[in-house]
This record gives sequence, structure tokens and C-alpha cells, in this order.
Amino acid sequence: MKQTSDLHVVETRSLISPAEIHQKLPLSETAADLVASTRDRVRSILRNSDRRLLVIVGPCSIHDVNAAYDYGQKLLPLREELADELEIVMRVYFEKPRTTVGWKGLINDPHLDGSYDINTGIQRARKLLLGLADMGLPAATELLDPIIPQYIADVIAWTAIGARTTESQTHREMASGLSMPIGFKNGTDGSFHIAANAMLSASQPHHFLGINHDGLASIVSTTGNPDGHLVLRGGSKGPNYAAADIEEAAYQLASMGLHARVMVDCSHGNSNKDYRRQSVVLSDLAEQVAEGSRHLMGVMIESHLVEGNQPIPADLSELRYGQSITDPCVDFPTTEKMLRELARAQRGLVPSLA
Ligand SMILES: O=C[C@H](O)[C@H](O)COP(=O)(O)O
Ligand SMILES: C=C(OP(=O)(O)O)C(=O)O
Repeated sequence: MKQTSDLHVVETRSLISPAEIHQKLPLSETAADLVASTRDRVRSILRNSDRRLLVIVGPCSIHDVNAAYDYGQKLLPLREELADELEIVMRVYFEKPRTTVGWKGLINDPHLDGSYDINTGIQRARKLLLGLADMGLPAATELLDPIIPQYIADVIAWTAIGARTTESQTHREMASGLSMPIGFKNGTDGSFHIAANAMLSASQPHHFLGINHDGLASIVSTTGNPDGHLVLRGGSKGPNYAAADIEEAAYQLASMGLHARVMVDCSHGNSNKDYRRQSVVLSDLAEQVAEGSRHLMGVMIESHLVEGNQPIPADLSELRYGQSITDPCVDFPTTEKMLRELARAQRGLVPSLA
């Protein structure tokens, strides 16, 4: 008999269940409070009942949890100092969607050596999120594999659906059941219409396949997520962070009955992947804020301890500490300047309570 299935499958390994991981690495009461209250503040910013700006800032991807803690320890005092103007949430990305191929993130290949030890990757990711939350630092991520939320979503305050997956029904269904506010990136061509359709779709109930807490394949039914919004990240046709782009997007979103306040990603298509341009984008946005822009709800910055990026070396001991192995990032001193510039612009707006 001809073999007709598994022609391209080498092996299938079993995956630890969400229940086992949650038992091993439980969410503390402090962490749960931080996650829930941060989500509430993000919702208020989205609805303009909190006039501050949401800032998602941190490495393009996490490959070294020690460097991520070091980064978090530097970011936390800034989050506290600038809290009257900015809701700062650390970018803690474990899953990388690739244009073609490449390292797909800490969950997929935590040892960076092609061993694809996903069970370790999931635990490492969850442990870092719990550690950051217990420190008082909320986390944002991109959710890519629809099975992963069961393992880490309870520790996530804000999630992105990326430019490469915003048009995917699977990701819209997943988003419809997630508990946190979600930013849908515009498509890689720069068009925001697919993200608007994603917001519409994810706001509705869906019935789809997933896993339950015990890891069993299940039929998942959702209510829809009312907290979807647009993230303008530029695209192949160029950047889309100008006031006119934001105004146009807000107008179109409002006409579809969707949240009209948008976030702008200073990186990716808006910086043409030149990390030095992120501060140029940020300065433009700060000017828009100072001029009273009502449609900008927040910004995203790709930032690490050390600027730029590096290829993954054959000898991993040659990795430069605190530098991205995916997209290039601004360094921490530049990040601090950018955050202070944005806070200053916002300060001009926040009404005095005196
Ligand atoms: O942010 C990360 C990258 O832009 C995204 O994962 C795609 O990367 P690639 O084009 O290098 O594959
Ligand atoms: C992949 C990312 O962004 P985008 O989906 O906008 O390319 C990212 O933020 O890491």
C-alpha cells in the first residue's frame, strides 16, 4: 500500500500541557494584579479616558533571559518616573514571524542551536514573564502560534498580531478569545484595511480549534475581543506615521465603527529597519502630541541594551551581550532620551489638577 501521509514529517514529540506549566510556574497575586490593572489602563488609553500614551518598548526578540532582566531593571525606574505621562510596558517577544526563514524565537529554539527544545522554550518564556511581573514590570508580546496563549497569555498585558498574520483567519479567531487589548499591525504593504477587517472579525464570537488547559485538542468558543486597535508600522510603500496618515486611518476606522485611536510603531516599515531612524519617527510623533493629536494612543520602540543587531555566531560564546539577534534596536541611553522627549510633549497636554 502506498504511504499517503506523513511523507514530510520526521518526528512528533509530545508537548508539556498548559496545566503542568501553570502548576510548575504559577502566577502570583502581585503579578495577576499588575497584569489586570495594566490591561485596564491600556483600555482607558484606547478609549481616551486616560490621556496618557501607551509605550511598548524593548528588544525585537528575547534570546537571553539575563539580558532581558537587566533591560527590565533599567526600564522599571523610567516607567515609574514617567508614569504621569506614559504607560510603559516592556516588549517581551518570544515568537518571530519570518519573511522566509530564520531563528523563530526563544520558544521555538531556546538554545539557538537548531535543537527546537520547545518544552524548555515555553518554560523559559513563562518564567521570565513571571519574574518581570513580580518586579512590577508589565509585558507585551506578539502571539503567533495559536497554541502558545494557553501557556503565557495570563502574564501578558498587551498583544500584537503581526503584519504577516493580521490577515489570517486563525489569528483573528485566536484574538477573539484573548483577554488583553490587541494591536493589529497594518499589512507588510502598508495598507491598514486588513487590520481594520481584523479588528472587526476579532470583535465577534468565533468557534475554532485549539487546546484546553490539559493540552487536549478542543473546540474553542469565544465572545469576541472589544479592545482591538490599529498599529501603523509602515510597509513596502513607505512609512505611515505622518499626521495625515494617522488622521486618515482614524477617519476610516471611525467610519467602520472601530476604535479610532492608533499606535505607531517607530521601527519596521516606519524606519525602513534603520534603527537610527526610530528617534526621527519618535520626534515627529512627539511634535504631533505637543500639537494636540487626539488620534495617537501610543508608540512602539525596538530597543535593547546595546544598539544595532548581530548574526547568530556559530560559536554562541561570541554573542555580544544585550544586542539583538533579529531586527536592529536603539540602545538604552537613546531609549531613555526618546521616552523623556515623548513625556515632555505629553506633559504639555495633560490638564493640570491644580
Ligand atoms: O521584527 C522582526 C522582523 O521584522 C520579522 O520577524 C521579520 O523578519 P525577517 O524579515 O528578518 O524574517
Ligand atoms: C515582526 C514584528 O513586527 P511586524 O509584524 O510589524 O513586522 C515585530 O514587531 O517583531
